[in-house]
Amino acid sequence: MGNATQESEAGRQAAGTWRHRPAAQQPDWPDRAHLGAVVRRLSLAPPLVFAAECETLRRRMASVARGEAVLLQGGDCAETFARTTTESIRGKLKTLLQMAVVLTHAAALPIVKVGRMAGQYAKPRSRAAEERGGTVLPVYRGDAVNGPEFTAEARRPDPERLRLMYEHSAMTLNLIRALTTGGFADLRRVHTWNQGFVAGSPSGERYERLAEEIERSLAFMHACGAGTRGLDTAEFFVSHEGLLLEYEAALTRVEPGTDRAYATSGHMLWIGERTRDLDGAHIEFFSRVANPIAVKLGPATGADEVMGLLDRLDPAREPGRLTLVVRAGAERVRDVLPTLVAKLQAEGAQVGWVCDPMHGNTITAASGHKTRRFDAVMDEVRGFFEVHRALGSHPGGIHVELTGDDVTECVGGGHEVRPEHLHHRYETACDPRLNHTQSLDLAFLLAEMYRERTGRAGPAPDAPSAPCQ
Ligand SMILES: O=C[C@H](O)[C@H](O)COP(=O)(O)O
Ligand SMILES: C=C(OP(=O)(O)O)C(=O)O
Repeated sequence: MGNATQESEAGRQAAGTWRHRPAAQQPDWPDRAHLGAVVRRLSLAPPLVFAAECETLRRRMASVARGEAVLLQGGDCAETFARTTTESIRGKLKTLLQMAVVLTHAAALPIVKVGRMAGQYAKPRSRAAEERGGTVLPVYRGDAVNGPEFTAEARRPDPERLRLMYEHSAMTLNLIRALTTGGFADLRRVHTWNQGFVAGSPSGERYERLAEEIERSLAFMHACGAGTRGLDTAEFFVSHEGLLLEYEAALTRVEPGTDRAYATSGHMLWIGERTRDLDGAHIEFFSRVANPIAVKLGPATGADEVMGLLDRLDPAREPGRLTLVVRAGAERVRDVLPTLVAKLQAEGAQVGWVCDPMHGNTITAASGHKTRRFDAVMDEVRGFFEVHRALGSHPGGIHVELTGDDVTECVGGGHEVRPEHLHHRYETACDPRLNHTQSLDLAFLLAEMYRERTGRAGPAPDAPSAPCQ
């Protein structure tokens, strides 16, 4: 792929027009010359992902928008450089693969698997500064910007961290590519992990039937001689919030054949609730790149605002280009979502509707930990399904913050985490994540919702034939 700064109109626009708009949530880099030098180096670095892969994901997201597939997007709230370890990456991948198998069987639809991984190193924050004991320092904005330690040195935004973000993304992506093609993702192995989870889960009885059906389906395929081709690899994409525009612009490349610009830092990028101002720099930048794009929508989002986002980001109305991730909160989703869905239906716009049941349900526990109740998470998902059922639209999937580790950050779940457990393993760099078993609880409960929706006891005979991996 060519560099965005080459003599190409698409490249010039992607590299520059956003600079004339206000950019929210950007670090206050103290050394602009240093930033310039890092950005120049990054603009010469190889892309992390390729245009053809982004186009494949765009087609998959078009299937989601048409109701023919389901998105499963998940990973850390904030990845950290220290946790670029085999164990941590493998744990998240394993969790997502396990969830995907359960959902594939229940929804009888292909599951589009997208990690919040290999680039989720920058965070928008509620406040620019943090005060402790009378000392005020810049807030931690993710490892791509500064360090979490409460010292002036750590909190100083350091452009070298953008280079580290690129390197850690590359390391993570490399391992993901190896694991998803090298045998780790084998469907039978993933199913065996799920059987282990069901056997040990306090809610195991409830999940047993689905696990047995998957077992029988695998045995049936084996008996028919359907073979194992395609079942030992998985298609997996990566995504992150496209927050730091200097970094995203530096990694933008133009595809010579099509003259389209792609943000090559990840396959899909999303624009956060705090940076989706229609006149702001983020919308301007992402209107100039061809990746599939998602936008987060909070409880105050109006239908005209969503139409504005559609006009700016998807003027050609191409299914797969735009995914709307609603994070209204369990208490608001049933009020907020119907108006938005009805408006887009009336306009004939096809987008993917996805539920983020995490960000609208954050509370502070008595111990001071930021947490989320598993029941509230499930209630928001249920509300999301109810609205789509009532309007005849497709509940296109789920976007969750999770980890493969046994952390104690969200309360509830089958292996119940109680408020008094929060301090045991509270390891997140920002917001609380579902742990491994809570994530699988969510997958099995979500599977029930997909199954109820189709009113079937098993896969429909006319379900689209697509690789389940
Ligand atoms: O993940 C979302 C936001 O970055 C996060 O909720 C911000 O947290 P804060 O309100 O502590 O700044
Ligand atoms: C910041 C995030 O979400 P939102 O923009 O929805 O608050 C996030 O997903 O990390």
